[in-house]
Amino acid sequence: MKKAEGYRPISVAEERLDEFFDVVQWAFVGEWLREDRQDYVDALPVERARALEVTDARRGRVSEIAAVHASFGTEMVVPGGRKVPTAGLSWLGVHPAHRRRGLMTRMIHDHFERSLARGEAVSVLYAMEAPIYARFGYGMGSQTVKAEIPRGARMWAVDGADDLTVRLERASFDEHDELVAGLQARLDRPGTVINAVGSGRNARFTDPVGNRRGMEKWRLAIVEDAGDPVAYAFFRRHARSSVGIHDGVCQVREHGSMSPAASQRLWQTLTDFDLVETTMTENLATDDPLLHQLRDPRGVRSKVIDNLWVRLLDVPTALEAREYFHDCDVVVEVADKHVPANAGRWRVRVAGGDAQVSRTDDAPDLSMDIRHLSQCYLGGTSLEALVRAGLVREHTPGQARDLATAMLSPVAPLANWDF
Ligand SMILES: CC(=O)SCCNC(=O)CCNC(=O)[C@H](O)C(C)(C)COP(=O)(O)OP(=O)(O)OC[C@H]1O[C@@H](n2cnc3c(N)ncnc32)[C@H](O)[C@@H]1OP(=O)(O)O
Repeated sequence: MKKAEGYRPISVAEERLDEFFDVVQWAFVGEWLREDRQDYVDALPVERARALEVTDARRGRVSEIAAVHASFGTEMVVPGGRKVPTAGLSWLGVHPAHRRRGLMTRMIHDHFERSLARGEAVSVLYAMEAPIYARFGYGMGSQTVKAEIPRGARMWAVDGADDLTVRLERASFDEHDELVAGLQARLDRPGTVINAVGSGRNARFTDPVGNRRGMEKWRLAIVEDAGDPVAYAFFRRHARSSVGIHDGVCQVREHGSMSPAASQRLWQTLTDFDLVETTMTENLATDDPLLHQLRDPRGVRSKVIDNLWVRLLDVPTALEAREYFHDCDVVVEVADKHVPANAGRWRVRVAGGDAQVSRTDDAPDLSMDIRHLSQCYLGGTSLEALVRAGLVREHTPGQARDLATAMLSPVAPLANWDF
């Protein structure tokens, strides 16, 4: 029997969601509280939930679900502020009794085929473990700073920050979904994965009791300029103390700001709660305004890790969807063993910010695997750096720099919510 034989892919009907969730709990190591079920249902893009079901008794009980995944149908901001139809892969898990039989590989192929059929030119994901996805052509498209900011960290003053007001409220899907989605849709940072109103129904409001571990229910900070929302952040606190000293923490999840002043007002608020000594960030871009505004950058304990993994599914459509910042004419040879339609030579002609991408038989200037092109797509990694790392081959001197200069983004890419 071949590795992945004895299973078949299926769409998961609502009545089988508990089986889907059972595999998720086995794969992600956890036991959910019964009261949290609806929260998970609301966070799942149910109409795009997929699974592998056992069809051969030598694999397990026939018709049991052995592996699952789902994806968010969305748009992602690309360099220049345009948007590209994107599939956000998530909920990927294989029951431990069925692992290392190629089920993940089979599900990723299923995901690629279905995303392409829907016209989604790019797939993105957050990785639980970083070494897994390069083999499928995903490249590390953006990085994030995980920072611990001490209470009251001083910042360089930004005009107008003091004039803004802040509302602090318990996050509520009914009350805040449109407000948050409206602000997020205005972000122009490449890598922003739009979580539209109602998408995955309420993924950004997910708040299972079993995950709180002493933390508050998620709260929302909303910065306003004369009543108009200009920044938001999901946050929650945890009161702690030892030997009579209060050293509580504040955790910040999705956040976004429309202006430098709004960003400053937001972070002043998030880093100055009574009884809270440390604010921990997620989803902070490597050039987030906060990092430039802090007077003592070394006073922030931080670590840079991978944020979004990016995979071009349709090379010409994806490349033509974004803006470029330097004219060039480069022939790129791409290797892609999972999506053969991408493999081969592409002429990338950039003029006035737009690319035209077409098939060619001309000799290549650069050769690379799809994961390296994908890694550079959002403009956070230089192709020339990958040549220097020995991962991309340059056949025509100077062409890596030309394409790198065209593709690099003036601001670092980032996805501001973890799907
Ligand atoms: C996008 C997201 O949802 S991220 C969340 C991913 N899910 C998890 O981390 C949950 C826990 N883990 C699991 O459910 C599973 O072990 C998975 C999904 C990571 C892997 O599923 P499997 O069906 O065992 O993977 P599969 O058999 O297709 O492996 C394909 C290749 O990836 C490799 N691989 C699988 N898991 C890992 C890993 N954790 N680290 C490194 N390599 C891995 C395999 O060794 C195999 O390599 P090969 O092609 O050289 O033989």
